[in-house]
Amino acid sequence: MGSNSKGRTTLEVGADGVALITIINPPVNSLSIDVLNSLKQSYDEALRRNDVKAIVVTGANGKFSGGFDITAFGGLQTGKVEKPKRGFVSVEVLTETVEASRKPSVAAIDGLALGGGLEVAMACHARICTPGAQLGLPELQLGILPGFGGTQRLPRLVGLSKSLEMMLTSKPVKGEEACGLGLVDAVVSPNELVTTARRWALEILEHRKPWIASLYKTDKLEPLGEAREIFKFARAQTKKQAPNLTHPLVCIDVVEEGVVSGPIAGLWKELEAFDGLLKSDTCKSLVHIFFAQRGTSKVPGITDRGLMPRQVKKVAVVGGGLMGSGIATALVLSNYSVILKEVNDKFLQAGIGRVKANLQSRVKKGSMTQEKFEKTMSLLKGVLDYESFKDVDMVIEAVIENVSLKQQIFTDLERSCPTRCILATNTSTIDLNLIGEKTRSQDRIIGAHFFSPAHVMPLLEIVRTQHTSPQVIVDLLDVGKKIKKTPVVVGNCTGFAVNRMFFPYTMAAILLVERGADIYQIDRIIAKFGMPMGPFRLADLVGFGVAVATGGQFVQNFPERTYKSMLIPLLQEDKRQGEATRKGFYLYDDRRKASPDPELKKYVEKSRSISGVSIDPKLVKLPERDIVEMIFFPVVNEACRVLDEGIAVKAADLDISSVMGMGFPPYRGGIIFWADSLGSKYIYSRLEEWSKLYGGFFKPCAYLADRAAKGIPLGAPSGQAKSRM
Ligand SMILES: C[C@H](O)CC(=O)SCCNC(=O)CCNC(=O)[C@H](O)C(C)(C)COP(=O)(O)OP(=O)(O)OC[C@H]1O[C@@H](n2cnc3c(N)ncnc32)[C@H](O)[C@@H]1OP(=O)(O)O
Repeated sequence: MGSNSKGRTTLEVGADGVALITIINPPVNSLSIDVLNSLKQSYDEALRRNDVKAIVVTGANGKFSGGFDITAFGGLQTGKVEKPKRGFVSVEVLTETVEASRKPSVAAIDGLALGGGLEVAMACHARICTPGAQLGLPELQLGILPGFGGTQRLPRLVGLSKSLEMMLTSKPVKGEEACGLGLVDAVVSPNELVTTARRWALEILEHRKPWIASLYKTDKLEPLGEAREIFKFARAQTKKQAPNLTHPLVCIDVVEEGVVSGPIAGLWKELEAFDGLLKSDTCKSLVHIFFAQRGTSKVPGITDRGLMPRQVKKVAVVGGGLMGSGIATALVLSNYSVILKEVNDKFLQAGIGRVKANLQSRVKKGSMTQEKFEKTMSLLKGVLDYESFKDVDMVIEAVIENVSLKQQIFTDLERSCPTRCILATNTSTIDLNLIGEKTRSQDRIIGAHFFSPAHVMPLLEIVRTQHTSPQVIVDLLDVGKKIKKTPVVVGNCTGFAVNRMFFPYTMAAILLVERGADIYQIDRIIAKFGMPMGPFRLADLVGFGVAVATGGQFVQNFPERTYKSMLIPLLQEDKRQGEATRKGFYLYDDRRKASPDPELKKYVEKSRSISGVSIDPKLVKLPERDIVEMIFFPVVNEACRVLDEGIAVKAADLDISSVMGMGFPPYRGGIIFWADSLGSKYIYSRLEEWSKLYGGFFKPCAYLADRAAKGIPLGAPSGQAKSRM
């Protein structure tokens, strides 16, 4: 194996006659082409050698394998990486060499056995794992399907229903559950793992343990009639839950082929489907999201300085409203000791009550035990003053968006907290320099912008100013990871990255409505595109109060590109504030189910006349694609400004922000990735055309114009980004 090879396997033969084959490819022992070739070589050697009676396969450093090497996907798609001949791994190595061998193989699984990793293990004649092992086939989350025989072997080991559930949800199972399902044969502690597996392999040879080829097992497969019902149900569920995706349906077809025509036919159909899906836009988008998500915590000039995060044990949250209590919930759930501060006992009890309710809902759903609930609640302490702030490591301020109030709080915090304490604010729009203006602690002031509900939404925008110290950023990145958020580091400006990118979203929709488009049709089309809901339903959910307050910041800061409309203020005048008041763009019943309101016409007509615009017959009958573009291209345009100003470090961070902050469909790769799939020239020309017809709101920015003129993708790194960091 050359020095440039990506990973390998080793072979060690013990005095017991068992060959131990170990997969080595840090950090997750992924199955690169080199590893797979080496696995075949190790097997060939073990089968050839007379001193080898049986084989154990394992992974180095407590991880079996994280699956096929995802970094190779790009090369395989473009043809830059030479593809092994079809069937090499699935048929030649796993079926004809490992499974058909006259020497038994046992997989010893610790840590991860995901995707191709589990597929290697399933080709062995038995599997032993540790209690903490995670076994699963998560390929669908990458837009592909299992391609090393997983669609055929998993159903034969655990039954159709469970195998479809595991593949369609991409969720792994842990050791004990895997054993209960029949996916593994025994669960042992990590230090007994390899010895147990060795013994097991010899016992198979001696016929004291069953010698099982998973591919030919039939006892777990449901009878054909029942199987057909299971497939029908799975297809119906999939179409309902993921109407824009075809690869889950392809996966069901492949599993069915194996049940109907036999496992070998199933294996070949799986290979053909895998090759097709690998080249799909969905796969390219989802793989981009996979790496983009892992890339957000790599911040040039910050995380490459060798700084270690300082230990944060005790965190104070100032403000127990919806955001503050959500943040406190996220923290206690990750074992941080939390002080919640409010201004009076009534607000404090309400805040604590919200944390309690957030946790209790987990108990009700069965995802938290009563004992764990009590232990978690005991980490929270309510206070009314700053007395106990003297030993906190971090404070997160989460009060209402009022500059002078925040300034006062930061002055108090500077006085009450230790000098090492990180001072974070959860503001979603206010300039951080303004918030810290009255302190001398600018270097430890940072934005920790959570999205509501804070204990559920996965994104954490970390906002830094020119003064924020790299150490404080590294500390918050670490806390973000520990509370299971995806942190994205952005620069300081009105609305930061997510709110700023999406501020034209509702405005574009209102512009269309004032010119004759239908509110409910827009929402339907945007939801069909893949957003969790359309702009009007979202405005109802957020509440018009918040929408107007944040909108005001944008009007003030970016007046030339704000579409001003009286539609929301007119609704507010009639006490329609959105879902909370049961009336907004929709009407809400007792169970908060939204239905269209014919009355809306009246408000639209009034706001149209105030804006002085008239119905444009073209916009009344706008095709779906045009509606999507007229709503999202202004978002792309703003995202380009955010990039140009250096608010975001890289385009992929905006892709993640759009997916995790706004629910942009991940299978479209995020806002910039999607835009690049359409082309900067096209987007520029459309915006230019609309800006002539409908005004400056659509005017393409200089970055977009430049990229379109040069034919450069919007996401390509730029040497000239004016960093705000
Ligand atoms: C033919 C086959 O059927 C096809 C396949 O097998 S497709 C692959 C199926 N496997 C997967 O989808 C698993 C993907 N990986 C994961 O879910 C998670 O990375 C994990 C659960 C393995 C580990 O999670 P965690 O400990 O949080 O670490 P995480 O930061 O995600 O990953 C650590 C590093 O390993 C890399 N990595 C993880 N899985 C990888 C894989 N399968 N291939 C290549 N690199 C991988 C990550 O990119 C990351 O790299 P970085 O440090 O340079 O950013």
